[in-house]
Amino acid sequence: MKRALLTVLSPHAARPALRSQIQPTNHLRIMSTPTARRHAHTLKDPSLFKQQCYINGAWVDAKSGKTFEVEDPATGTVIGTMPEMSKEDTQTAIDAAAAALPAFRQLPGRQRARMLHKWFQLMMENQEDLATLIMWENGKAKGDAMGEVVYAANFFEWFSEEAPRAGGDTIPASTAGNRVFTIKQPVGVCGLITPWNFPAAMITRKIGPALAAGCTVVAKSPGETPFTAAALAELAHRAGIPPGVVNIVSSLKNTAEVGSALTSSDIVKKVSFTGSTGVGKLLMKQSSDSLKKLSFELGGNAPFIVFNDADLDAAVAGAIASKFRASGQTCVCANRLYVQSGIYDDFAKAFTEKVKQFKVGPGDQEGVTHGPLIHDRAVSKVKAHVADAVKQGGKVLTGGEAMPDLGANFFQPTVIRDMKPDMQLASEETFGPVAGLFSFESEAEVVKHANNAEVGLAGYFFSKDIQRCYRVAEALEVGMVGVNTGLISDVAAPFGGVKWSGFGREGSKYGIAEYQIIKMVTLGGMGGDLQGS
Ligand SMILES: NC(=O)c1ccc[n+]([C@@H]2O[C@H](COP(=O)([O-])OP(=O)(O)OC[C@H]3O[C@@H](n4cnc5c(N)ncnc54)[C@H](O)[C@@H]3O)[C@@H](O)[C@H]2O)c1
Ligand SMILES: O=CCCC(=O)O
Repeated sequence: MKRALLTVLSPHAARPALRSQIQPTNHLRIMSTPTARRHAHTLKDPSLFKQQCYINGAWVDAKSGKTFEVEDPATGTVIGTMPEMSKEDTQTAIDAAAAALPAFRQLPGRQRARMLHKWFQLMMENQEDLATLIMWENGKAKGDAMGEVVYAANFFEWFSEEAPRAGGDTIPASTAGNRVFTIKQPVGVCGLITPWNFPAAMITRKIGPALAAGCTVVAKSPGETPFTAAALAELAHRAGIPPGVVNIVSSLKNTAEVGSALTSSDIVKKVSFTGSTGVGKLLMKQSSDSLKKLSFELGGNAPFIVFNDADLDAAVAGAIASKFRASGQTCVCANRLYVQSGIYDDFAKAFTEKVKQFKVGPGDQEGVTHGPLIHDRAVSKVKAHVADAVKQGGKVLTGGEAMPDLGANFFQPTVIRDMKPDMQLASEETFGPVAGLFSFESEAEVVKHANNAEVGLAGYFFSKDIQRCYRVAEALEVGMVGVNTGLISDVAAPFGGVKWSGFGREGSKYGIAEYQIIKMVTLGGMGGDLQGS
């Protein structure tokens, strides 16, 4: 439906033409533009399309009245605008979260669980609309977007089940007469910062455990994909989450200012960030003065290893799933594909054949398997990695080019063989649809190459040798290993990295601990002989 409204103009013509119609100075004005209105009307529930921030249970604009435009990466057309929030606006949100904290933390876990469960149900009931918003602002194919909504909602369901079970321990004391126990308490107000590549799931993976633990939050939505976050806030409202417990602020140009308001605040006790390693390091420095509790889910550069003894079909399917999920724009995507020499040619052929079957296009078109990249900077990085590989002797088996006929942000799914360790792709996360195939001879050699990275998020390998499976899984310097599978993301499994991929774990039974403190209580003068009276 959305595509139909844009057929009046070609993707290239659409951008300047629509932009000249839309000179937004405030929220009301953009709501009256044809683009914003038509986008809203293609949702089953248009009231999920919010162009304001959610603070203290109310929909608000930036105090300055400033907004920024959000574009559909498939067409470059403006979807709508969001408030350009400032330090002052962020402080309002922090104050609201602080005011809501005392009552919210006192609620029984069971009651918080019910709210989270209601929020989960509302997400599932509105799955199609949320997927449409994700598709518009992120570009991913409709099927992927529908899958992301389920993945995202599952974090609320999971942590609704953890909330009532957040008990402490009873510990045998070393001193006679003492009794020791622990209680788990919410860390307090949390600042959450998330990227555009999973507009729903990266936020719910943080808000779910935070609320389960009894914390209140200020989440800064990604500048590229703020509408999904705003729709989630609307559903939080409908789920009966009390005002001030969940606050969402948006920014584009003011992002550093908003980030600094969260990291420098003495009220905010915890910052959880998902994004690039460079920004993670900056936020860690900024948080040092107030000694915050931190969780950082940062960049990856996943090795994907295929041994001679692997099941070839399974390895090809795993590589397709891992490398090309969301057009290569996930932090756990395979980045370096190491294939042992005995199986290299067969793997390269079978893998390339599968890649050639992809259908690239706007996410809502029938049969499209892969959408655009998020913006032109992402396309430039992909182009640079391909050019560098080709210059140094890499051979392109398929793809290798941008697809301007589809739009400025499309790039062909690409396979390059004869990759060398000193090529750019070997040491940098491509974050795009380019698979570079490296050849190797021995297990020891490939583990050395795999571990030769500053980051350590995910790693994958395929082998039928059970002893090798243990050896290599234990030797890889990463936080998550996929053995004979290319898909490891699961709400029940701990997600996180080592080295420059950060620290902390999300999802699973460990995720809630990131939002709790363990308080120990020692009771003296306990026990002793039974009293006669
Ligand atoms: N480990 C994980 O779980 C995980 C998940 C998704 C993405 N990532 C990583 O994220 C990167 C891609 O996302 P990106 O390019 O949007 O990352 P990014 O670091 O540029 O942005 C991530 C978030 O941080 C915000 N941000 C940027 N500069 C900031 C500042 N100075 N202060 C406060 N906030 C700031 C952005 O607005 C966005 O919301 C990749 O490196 C990818 O591997 C990691
Ligand atoms: O991009 C990073 C997150 C990916 C995932 O949760 O599977």
